[in-house]
Amino acid sequence: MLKNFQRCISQETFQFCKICIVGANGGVGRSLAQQLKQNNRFSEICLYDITCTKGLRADLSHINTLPEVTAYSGAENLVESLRCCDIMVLTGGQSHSKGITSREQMFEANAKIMVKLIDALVKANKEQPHIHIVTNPINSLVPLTAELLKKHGIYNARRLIGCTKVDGMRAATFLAEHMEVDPRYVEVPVIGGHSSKSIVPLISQSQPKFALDDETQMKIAQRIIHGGEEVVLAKNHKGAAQLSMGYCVAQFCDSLVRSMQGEKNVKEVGFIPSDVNDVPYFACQFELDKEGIRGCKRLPPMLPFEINLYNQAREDIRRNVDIAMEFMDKNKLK
Ligand SMILES: NC(=O)C1=CN([C@@H]2O[C@H](COP(=O)(O)OP(=O)(O)OC[C@H]3O[C@@H](n4cnc5c(N)ncnc54)[C@H](O)[C@@H]3O)[C@@H](O)[C@H]2O)C=CC1
Ligand SMILES: O=C([O-])CC(=O)C(=O)O
Repeated sequence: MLKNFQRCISQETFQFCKICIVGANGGVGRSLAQQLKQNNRFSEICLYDITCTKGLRADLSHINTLPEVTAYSGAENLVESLRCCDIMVLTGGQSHSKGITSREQMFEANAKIMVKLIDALVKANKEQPHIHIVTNPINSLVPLTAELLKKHGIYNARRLIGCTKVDGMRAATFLAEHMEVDPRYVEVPVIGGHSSKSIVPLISQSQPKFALDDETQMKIAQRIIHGGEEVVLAKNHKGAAQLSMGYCVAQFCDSLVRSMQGEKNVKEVGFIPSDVNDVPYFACQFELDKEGIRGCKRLPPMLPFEINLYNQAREDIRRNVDIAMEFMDKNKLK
């Protein structure tokens, strides 16, 4: 850490915030790390991967911004990498590759990684840091993480969020493209989860509102729901969204650090433990404060075809939560 930090940045109030990227060498992890290095609100960006992260650290550390970049690798160094971290982002593990054609197929491999990760996190920290899960399948890995943290007695539901921001980002992009307007000024709520049966885009509730018939809205909604597959197909099944993903996770982490450092009225979206309806986890909009999630926005009104998607999503999420509970039972983790 710089000895003369305060003197160097006397115009700014510097606060410590360590963020650890688990899976930093992957496509999402690298893109995320590069963007976080440009965010001077972070004091340390810790790169962890099962493979060597020294090269990535050396490369990023030449960028003349404030965050210090540290590097760890190998199972034996996981605990040390997570020590005193304020935010842990999981981007590592199984991704789209030969033979893996759906997010759900990634569950077994990534659930095993999650068990080891939470064990290490608990050894390294007395309290649960903010946990942001990007690794798929979100709908099962978030409930699994909650159960593992409960077992260790350090569960804080306000600090556990699965990443669904990309669905809202795609929704704004695709709707703006259709309307031929600037995507930066379009917002579309996307609720539910992050699987093809649980992504629920609510184009009828976009800001600004556009006069579109139901058929057109349904067509754009389908493109949003299958946005991930659009990238996988274009990459010939050799990978999924990585650069756009790094961008939107970096934006999410910026919201998190701003709220942790005292900024008010920070709004975000994600798959969270929620009581907005009868399923225990749901993606919705919420406010963040210093401690984490502060409360969810009530679900917006929906058109009949959106209600059908919403009902399908609740059913799918219930099944995905059950998969996590069955994993806990099967592996005697309770
Ligand atoms: N929630 C969302 O909206 C999105 C989620 N994803 C998910 O993010 C994950 C990562 O995707 P990519 O970066 O494209 O994958 P990738 O295959 O490029 O990278 C995965 C990285 O994880 C590392 N890794 C493997 N086992 C590990 C372990 N035990 N501990 C630490 N690191 C480990 C690998 O060495 C590799 O560097 C996938 O599960 C993917 O489905 C991707 C895009 C969108
Ligand atoms: O399917 C994947 O691995 C990536 C993903 O979730 C997305 O792009 O929405």
